Amino acid sequence: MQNELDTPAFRLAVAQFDEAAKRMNLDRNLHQRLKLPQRSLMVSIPVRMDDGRVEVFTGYRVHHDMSRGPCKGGIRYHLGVTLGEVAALAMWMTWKCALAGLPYGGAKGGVKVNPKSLSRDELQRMTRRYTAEIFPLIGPDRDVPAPDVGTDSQVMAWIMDTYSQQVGYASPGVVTGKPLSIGGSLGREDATGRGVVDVTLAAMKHLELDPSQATVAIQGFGNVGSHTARIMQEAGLKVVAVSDVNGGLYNPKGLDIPDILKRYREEGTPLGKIRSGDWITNEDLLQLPCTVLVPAALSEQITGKNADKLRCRILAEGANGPTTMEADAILAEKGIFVIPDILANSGGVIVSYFEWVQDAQRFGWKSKDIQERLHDIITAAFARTLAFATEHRTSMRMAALMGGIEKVAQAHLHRGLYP
Ligand SMILES: NC(=O)C1=CN([C@@H]2O[C@H](COP(=O)(O)OP(=O)(O)OC[C@H]3O[C@@H](n4cnc5c(N)ncnc54)[C@H](OP(=O)(O)O)[C@@H]3O)[C@@H](O)[C@H]2O)C=CC1
Ligand SMILES: O=C(O)CCC(=O)C(=O)O
Repeated sequence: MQNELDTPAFRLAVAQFDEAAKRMNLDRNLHQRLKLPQRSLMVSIPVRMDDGRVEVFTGYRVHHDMSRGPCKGGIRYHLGVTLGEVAALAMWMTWKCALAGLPYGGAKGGVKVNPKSLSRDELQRMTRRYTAEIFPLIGPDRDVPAPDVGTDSQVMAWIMDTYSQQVGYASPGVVTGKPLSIGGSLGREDATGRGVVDVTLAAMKHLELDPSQATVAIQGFGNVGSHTARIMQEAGLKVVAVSDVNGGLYNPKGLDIPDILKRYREEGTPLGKIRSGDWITNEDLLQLPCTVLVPAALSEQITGKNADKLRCRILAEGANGPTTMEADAILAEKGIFVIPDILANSGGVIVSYFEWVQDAQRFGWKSKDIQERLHDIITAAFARTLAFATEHRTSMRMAALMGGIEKVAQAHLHRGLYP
């Protein structure tokens, strides 16, 4: 399995883990165990296409560790999906859930496909077959998927329906990020973006920066990027740049986010045709002068090659794994305050947890309660991480990783698994 795992994302996740394990003197056997997934499933997904052909896609579901509870983590539909990438994302989920104090282990899944190249019917057939193939791994008490890159609430609804057909009753708790009509939660759709804004404001308070004077550049305008942009603007920050895979819009005076969202999302106008700013590349976007930079797309965007060119004060990682370790060292020298992914983007899984609890209770919570509880959990995790980083003179990334790993180590210890 190790050869198949050997990808840039997995190497990054393991390098971060190794560094944290060394600093905390983690038990050697536990270190060896947590370097690899607990279990990985690779599946073939034959799909009847609209033109009658059968195409076979490859999918994965990986459980990294379930010592603290059922596994939790999104499903990604993207052409770049590999076993190694999914395993890295699953490992990050373990630390993320533990850092936030959620009773979950880490998982992730994915299918190597460009979902935009499929019709809606093909996407549904592929999702149902993928669900049938990973059926032995998932379940409300076993492993609970959620949306990630290229998937959304509709995909979660098809997964819930396919799983429910198999077990013979409606099982809303098998996935989160579902539509409200089948047990979804208020506030899950924009939870990751809301969490990014909550921790950014906490960081600005710590750094004594005034939000009303702050500018924000955001790479990626999907679920995480678009909601982050909207909520940043609602919080009084000026969003100067947003982008999708093709490039971005930049206006130093500030973009009109509600108008861009309306035209991009509702009317389907490409970002490049919305003339409210200059057209820039994604690489240019990362290098803009701004108070807050939010990578909210894919991993390894900030590397040893471009880290020196960043001109932000705060890097709030909406994406998973956007920064390499080489880049981390450069950012530290430049004095850029990094809010690491497993903390900055944990709002999504925190509200997924609320959804799962509501499904179990068969009782829906109010939007206000969800936002307040999210705020309380994520800002408390931020405060703990900052206090640890300050006391132990580590980076915020190492402090967050060590905070998560310590809780996982405790669970293994108490269950009698290690040392
Ligand atoms: N959804 C969630 O709740 C959570 C997501 N995350 C992480 O946040 C990140 C984004 O996820 P999410 O918003 O859900 O995904 P989406 O699929 O909704 O959006 C992804 C966005 O990134 C853009 N993009 C894709 N490739 C590139 C590229 N090479 N350069 C720049 N932009 C690119 C896409 O553009 P286009 O549409 O044009 O392809 C799109 O705007 C991922 O790293 C994910 O793991 C983390 C926590 C929770
Ligand atoms: O909401 C969830 O369960 C997981 C979201 C996710 O995939 C992530 O945080 O990376």
